[in-house]
Amino acid sequence: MTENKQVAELNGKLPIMEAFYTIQGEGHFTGNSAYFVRLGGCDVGCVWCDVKDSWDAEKWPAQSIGEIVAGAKQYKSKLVVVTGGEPLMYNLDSLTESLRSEGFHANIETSGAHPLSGTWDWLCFSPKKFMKPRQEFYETADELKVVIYNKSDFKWAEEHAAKIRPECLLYLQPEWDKSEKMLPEIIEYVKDNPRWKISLQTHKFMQIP
Ligand SMILES: C[S@@+](CC[C@H](N)C(=O)[O-])C[C@H]1O[C@@H](n2cnc3c(N)ncnc32)[C@H](O)[C@@H]1O
Ligand SMILES: Nc1nc2[nH]cc(C(=O)O)c2c(=O)[nH]1
Ligand code: SF4
Ligand SMILES: [Mg+2]
Repeated sequence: MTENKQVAELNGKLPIMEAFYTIQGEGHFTGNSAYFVRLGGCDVGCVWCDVKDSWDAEKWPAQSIGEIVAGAKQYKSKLVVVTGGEPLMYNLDSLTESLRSEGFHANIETSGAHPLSGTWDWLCFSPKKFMKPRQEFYETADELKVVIYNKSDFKWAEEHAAKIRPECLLYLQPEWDKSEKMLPEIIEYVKDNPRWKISLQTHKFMQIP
């Protein structure tokens, strides 16, 4: 079996859990309006995942690239964020080619556990303990965003930062349910280690998708 779920199997379509126009809540693009495309399917299995409903790809209807791009064209923002589930379970070459040819800026949120495909204007790499990330993400990531769930995650974050290309921005993001406990530690850590910045899930505070 190939590592990427073959697009042929889906007839060139991709399973779409949801697509919505909102404000990017996390990382470097925080505060920008963006159209989010959430692909169904993930086999990484993070215990604290905030979108477990996405994991089973079969639950979600398949859409053609044309339908996905038409969805994005309804809104004024030229920024599209592709997320999931784990979007790189699929080959995304055709999706980014179509989005970029229509003038969209294509950003992705990925765990890096599956092969890189697509041409991205911005790649957010959020590695997970639950499935080893692949080497190519250390060489291409624009931002490394490590979720902090407990104290041991700081050391783990540094292990990934040590391997990442020097231009990559470094973010620590509190796991939402552990935020009360971990945010004070993250604040002290960033004060001591100014290479890192804090990323909060600001959409959750704003109560928007
Ligand atoms: C739901 S994931 C989907 C994209 C991809 N599977 C990944 O993990 O990067 C989107 C972002 O949310 C983060 N995330 C997921 N659950 C979270 C939680 N409970 N608290 C904070 N961040 C979380 C992930 O680390 C990732 O950066
Ligand atoms: N507003 C908003 N910003 C986000 N940034 C990353 C998200 C994701 O689930 O990938 C996300 C999301 O679900 N909503
Ligand atoms: S890799 Fe992303 S979508 Fe998959 S379980 Fe982890 S946080 Fe959730
Ligand atoms: Mg989210």
